[in-house]
Order: sequence, then C-alpha cells, then structure tokens
Amino acid sequence: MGVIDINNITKDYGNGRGVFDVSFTVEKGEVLGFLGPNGAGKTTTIRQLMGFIKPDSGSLSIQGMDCFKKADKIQKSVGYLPGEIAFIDSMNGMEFISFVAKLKKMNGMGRAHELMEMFELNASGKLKKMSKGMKQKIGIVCAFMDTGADILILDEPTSGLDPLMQNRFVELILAEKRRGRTILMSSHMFEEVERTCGRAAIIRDGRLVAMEDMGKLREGRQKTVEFTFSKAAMAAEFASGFPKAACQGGSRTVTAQVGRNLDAFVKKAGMYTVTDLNVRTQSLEEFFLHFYGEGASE
Ligand SMILES: Nc1ncnc2c1ncn2[C@@H]1O[C@H](COP(=O)(O)OP(=O)(O)OP(=O)(O)O)[C@@H](O)[C@H]1O
Repeated sequence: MGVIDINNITKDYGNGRGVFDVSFTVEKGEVLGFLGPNGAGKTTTIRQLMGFIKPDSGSLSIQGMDCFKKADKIQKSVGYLPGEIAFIDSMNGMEFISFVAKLKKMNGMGRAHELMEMFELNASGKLKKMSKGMKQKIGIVCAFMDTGADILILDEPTSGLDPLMQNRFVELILAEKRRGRTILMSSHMFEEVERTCGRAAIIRDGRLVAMEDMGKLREGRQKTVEFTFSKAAMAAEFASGFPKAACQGGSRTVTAQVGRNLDAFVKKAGMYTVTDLNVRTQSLEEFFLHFYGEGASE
C-alpha cells in the first residue's frame, strides 16, 4: 500500500467524459507527475482524492483513510493546490492566507513568510485586484505553508507563473522532496515534470495509458546522431551496417536514430574519417506526444 492509493475508480459524466477504471499508487517520499491533455481527467481524479466528489465505483485512500468518508480530515491535513482557486474576493491576500492557516489549525506563519519571499509575493492587496500569477502564488503559499503536511496534491501548480517563477517552483519541489514529502502533481509542463518527478502517470480520455519511470526514460530516450564523413563512399558503407541509418545518395552525411546501440554506432564511425558530428536528444515532450495526439495507442 502506498501513501496515496487509487483503486479502479470510475466517475462517468456521460458522453465518454470522466475517468474510467483508473488505478495508481504514490509511494512515500515520491514525486509523481500526472500528465495528460486538456479534459483528460486529471482534475476529476484529484477532486476525488480530496474527497470533494465520490467515485461511481472504486475507491481512493490517503494514508489508509478513505478519501470520501474522511474528506474533512484529508482536506485539513493534505497540502492542496486546486486548479482553480475559489477566493473570498473581499479579503486581501494576507487575510486569505491567515484564514487558511486557521482552518488548518497551524501554529506559526514562518514558512508562509519564507514562501512569500521566495515567490516575491506582496500579499497586501485585495484578491479581486490580483493578476492570475499573483493568485497562483497565494495558492502555492497556502498549499506549502503547513510544515506538518507530509502529503501535497497539486493541480497544475505553475499555471500563470512566468518562467523565473516556474524555476523557483521546481526548486521548491526539489527541496520538499529532500524533506521526504510525498507529492502528486498534475501538469502540462513536460520540463517541470522531467526536473522534479521520479515517475509520471499519463492519462488520456479518462484512462491511464502509461506509467513511466523517469530514470529509465532518460536512459532509453532516442538520440538523433548525424555523422559527416570525408567521403560519400564512407557514408554509404557506414550506413549499410545500420538498418536505421539514412544516407541520401551521394551525401557524406549519415543520420540515425540511436538508442541503446550508441556505443556500437560510435565505434564503427571511428573506423572512418569523421569531419562533423551532431547529436540531438529527443525531448520528453516528443517522447510523450504519442500518448497525447490523434491515433495514440490505447
Ligand atoms: N461536473 C462535471 N459534469 C460534467 N462533466 C464534467 C464535470 N467535471 C468534469 N467534467 C468533464 O470530464 C472531463 C475531464 O475533466 P477534467 O477537468 O478532469 O480534465 P483535466 O485533465 O483536469 O483537464 P485540464 O488539463 O483542461 O484541466 C472533461 O470532459 C470535463 O468536461
């Protein structure tokens, strides 16, 4: 059993919308990325974890507590960042943060102030006058300020943040990971998932289509290697030894998708006169797009 357990949940909104038979586990101390295109079912899954909605079938638990039956306890103890935050507009930012701290029965506000500094947030203005990014920062402060919360559930935490603040956020996640917190975070940002997560769950049309280990993914990722040789005949001879290598007739350049055969590829090239070399590593985005786009395998 993990810290967060999702067991065969279905929430059917009709017309193929919702989530269907989704199961996965988040282990203690793990940062798990939850990726998927718009409308895939990330928020629907997360709202069931927070106990706001009840699954039609299946069950969810956090630290052994049923998420729907123990919703009150879960909402108080988990650091949660909703996709869209329902603010009390008449409050100013600081009043709202203090209000949430009171609900969580927190003692000190030290961490809240550290977080405001980290994200360069001045929370003294009225919420209704704040930009999207400022509101998002308030949400981040509220989710992370309770140092007693060992579990964080974050729904698209960097939406609305500029690149500098996205970087700060990545640093924050890495620091929280070192502290041993367990984090589930949905995202559209491949880069932030790559930099922070140990594994990524991919959801599409309400169904979980993959669970990838980021370490293995990094190792197994395809590279496009391009060698240019001093003579076209060398290029042709070299290319004939690798089924995946392409060499246009008469060209001195060979292009190939290389994975685990990188070593053999480089050693063979060393037998000829190499005049140029280019290497491009497939981005996480390119790797994942086949789970996203039209005709993705089920
Ligand atoms: N209360 C509801 N009633 C009817 N349909 C709903 C309801 N909530 C969500 N849906 C539908 O369920 C599907 C999944 O929505 P969800 O918000 O979980 O997606 P998401 O993966 O979080 O997407 P995004 O990246 O756009 O936030 C969508 O088609 C959405 O329209």
